[in-house]
Amino acid sequence: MKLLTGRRGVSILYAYMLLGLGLLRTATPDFGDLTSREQQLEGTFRFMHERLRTHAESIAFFGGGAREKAMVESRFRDLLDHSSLLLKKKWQFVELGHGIRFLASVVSQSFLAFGDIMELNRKFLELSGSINRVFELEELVDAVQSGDLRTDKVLQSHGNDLYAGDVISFCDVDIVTPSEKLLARQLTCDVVPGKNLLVTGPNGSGKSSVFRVLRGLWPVMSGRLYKPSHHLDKEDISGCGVFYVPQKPYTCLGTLRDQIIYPLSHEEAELKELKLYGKGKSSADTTNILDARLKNILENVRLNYLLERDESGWDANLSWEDILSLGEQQRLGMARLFFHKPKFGILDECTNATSVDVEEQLYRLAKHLGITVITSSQASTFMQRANRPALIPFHALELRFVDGEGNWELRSIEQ
Ligand SMILES: Nc1ncnc2c1ncn2[C@@H]1O[C@H](COP(=O)(O)OP(=O)(O)OP(=O)(O)O)[C@@H](O)[C@H]1O
Repeated sequence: MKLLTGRRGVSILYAYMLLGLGLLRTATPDFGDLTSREQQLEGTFRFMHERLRTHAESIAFFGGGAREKAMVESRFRDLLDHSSLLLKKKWQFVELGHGIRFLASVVSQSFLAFGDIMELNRKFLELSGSINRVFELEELVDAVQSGDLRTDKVLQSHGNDLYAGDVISFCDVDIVTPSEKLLARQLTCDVVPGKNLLVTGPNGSGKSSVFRVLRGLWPVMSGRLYKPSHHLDKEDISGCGVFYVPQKPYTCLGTLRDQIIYPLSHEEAELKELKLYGKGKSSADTTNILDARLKNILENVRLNYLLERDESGWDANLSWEDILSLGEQQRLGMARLFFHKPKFGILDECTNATSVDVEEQLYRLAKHLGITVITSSQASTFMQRANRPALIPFHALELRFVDGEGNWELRSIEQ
């Protein structure tokens, strides 16, 4: 107790005990004395009766019956009075004890109930926290559905014509990170079909961030952004508007075929191929049509040896992420781009692990397929040392993020 509460705590405890004892002593009648007195009175009363019986004849002789009766009755009254007093005191004390026990049980029940209330309050607060999160989510979903979010407002306010157009156009768009760091101030830049754009700048300057805004992952904080629809329309045979090949290669779980047709399923890819190239052919040939085209793409990205490496061929279901080198995964990423044949391909440093000759071939192929590319790269015409000069001739424009502090430069690349 001393360790826990210090000297003061122990003193208070002793004082409390002494006070309690004092109170108990004051409130409790001296039952010992009272009982002893009762026994004494009983004894006297019994003694008088015995004496009367012993000396009955003598008393009769004296005619002292009335006197003896008065004396006995007096002793009896003393005994009766004392017994009633004792009974009364005992009764009062029992009542008091009962009352104290009742009070103690009420107090202990109250404390238990108070503990329950505190526990319930804690649970209620936790629940209200979760409810708040659900409420926020609901509000956000409502806002997205009603088009109140800023990004959607920007995109929708310009109507479908511009949204589904053949151009990517940034008009005074601020590129801002979620932590509100301004990476590019009032970015203005148009990408038209056939004119590839090279996005350059030091690490962390905002190259990938432009693509995040373009893809709608980050909101358009100010200005206007026009872009073709990026949706992979399973019914639309012309392919999607914008297709992204990210910096980190992504291999999905599934067969070799699934890697190239991702994010379409096998059935969706077959349907698309049938609509595009299978005129007049029966649906039984669709797998062959699809596989023939995929084989052609695989040859173009110089990965056809993967088909022969495993006896299951297109259906080989391996852990692609582990068995393919970084360069091979990047080429597979490009194969995916060629399969979907979008109007615009966003290439976020996705060929930097391939050899220069393969990289050149990939860009030639993109040009041949009519895919306009926006490339993020360390290569720069602004810098004297360009570590990927082979990329530069494939681009018509260069957008350079100078410092990641909002400054940018745009210039055309002299061929
Ligand atoms: N989700 C995020 N929240 C806050 N800041 C972010 C987020 N994602 C990126 N950033 C910051 O935004 C800045 C630009 O990042 P970005 O990925 O666009 O760089 P980058 O130019 O593509 O770089 P690199 O050449 O290394 O790929 C960096 O400082 C980065 O730390």
